[in-house]
Amino acid sequence: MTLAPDITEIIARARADLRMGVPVVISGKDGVALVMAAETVDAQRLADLRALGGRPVLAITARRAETLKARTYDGDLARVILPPDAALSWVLGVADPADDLKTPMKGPLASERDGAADLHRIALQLVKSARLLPAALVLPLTGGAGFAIEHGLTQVAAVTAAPHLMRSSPLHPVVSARLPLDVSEAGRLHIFRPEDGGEEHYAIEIGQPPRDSAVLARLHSACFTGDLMGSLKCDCGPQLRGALAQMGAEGAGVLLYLNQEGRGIGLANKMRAYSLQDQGFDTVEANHRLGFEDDERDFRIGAQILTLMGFSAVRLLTNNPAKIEMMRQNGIDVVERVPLKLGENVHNHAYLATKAAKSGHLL
Ligand SMILES: Nc1nc2c(ncn2[C@@H]2O[C@H](COP(=O)(O)OP(=O)(O)OP(=O)(O)O)[C@@H](O)[C@H]2O)c(=O)[nH]1
Ligand SMILES: [Zn+2]
Repeated sequence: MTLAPDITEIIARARADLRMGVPVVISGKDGVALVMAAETVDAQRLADLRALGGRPVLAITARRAETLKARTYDGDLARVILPPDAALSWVLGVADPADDLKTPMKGPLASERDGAADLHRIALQLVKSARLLPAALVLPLTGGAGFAIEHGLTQVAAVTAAPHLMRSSPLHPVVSARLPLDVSEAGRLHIFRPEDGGEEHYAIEIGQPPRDSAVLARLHSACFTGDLMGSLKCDCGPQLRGALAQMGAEGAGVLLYLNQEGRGIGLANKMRAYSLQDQGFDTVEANHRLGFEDDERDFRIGAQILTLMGFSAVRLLTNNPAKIEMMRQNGIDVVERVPLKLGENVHNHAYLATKAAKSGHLL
């Protein structure tokens, strides 16, 4: 019998801690480090971190480092040395691009070159998966593992955590129930829950699509602004309703509603991206300035849900070739791409053009 949390559960705890501003400890083969999310650290905890001595760094992604002209010696990330007099506002200024144009000079920033960056990499993956800005304060500790126990902090073992942070958590069906919809009275909503304490994902099944032939399917990523508020900045609302309407008209289909808001960066970060777009950056540049990749979604989740529901082939409603590729790589045969061109307007025209030019979307 073991009542202790396993690595998935420890990661979930660490995520919750970081979101609240509580530090976590990451241990690896090269040592142990204290980690705080730049977005949620407060002045007191920053002072506490400094009081421990040593050489704290602010780990940022190579994307963010590029904007700030910080040297990247570790490939995908930079370890920016925390200047001795740097205040909390400096930490936030490096992490958050909101004021990049107003106060362009955050540097010059000096980056750490020596030593390993393994713990920093795990730290960044953790804060990203907590849907926070991808920037983490990291302080190597000399005290070792005892430090976490002494201060009651969550301790994550890097080697065991790494594979879990790289893959999406297994999902399990929780419940399904009849849900008559305006597009079809034969609707059914299925709920899927990940093992890692993350957000649940949903599937709307229309009619009774046979499992042995290709089902009309849509992988819809959550968009609070477009789906619910009628935002004109994207095409999500019309695509959601259009896909359901087509399934209703054909009498069968499955729409996955994946809770990967903002292409996987979360609503708060998507609003940060919108704010950058108001400063003149396009949707891809905005993600990069924030330190994210263009698209942080994990479409393996969609393939997993389809498989759990018994589907192995789809007619996929999409204009995004990456979705088709991901389905194929994860065991779902895409027998046909069904275009879904809806909802273009004066506000989202440039956004859709950027997706076509930079993300390979089909017109
Ligand atoms: N980061 C970010 N996310 C956005 C932005 N605009 C919309 N989104 C998100 O993008 C996702 C919508 O993508 P999808 O509707 O799946 O569209 P797609 O990947 O372009 O592919 P198809 O619609 O299938 O062609 C949702 O999660 C939105 O919240 C933006 O400017 N920045
Ligand atoms: Zn949208």
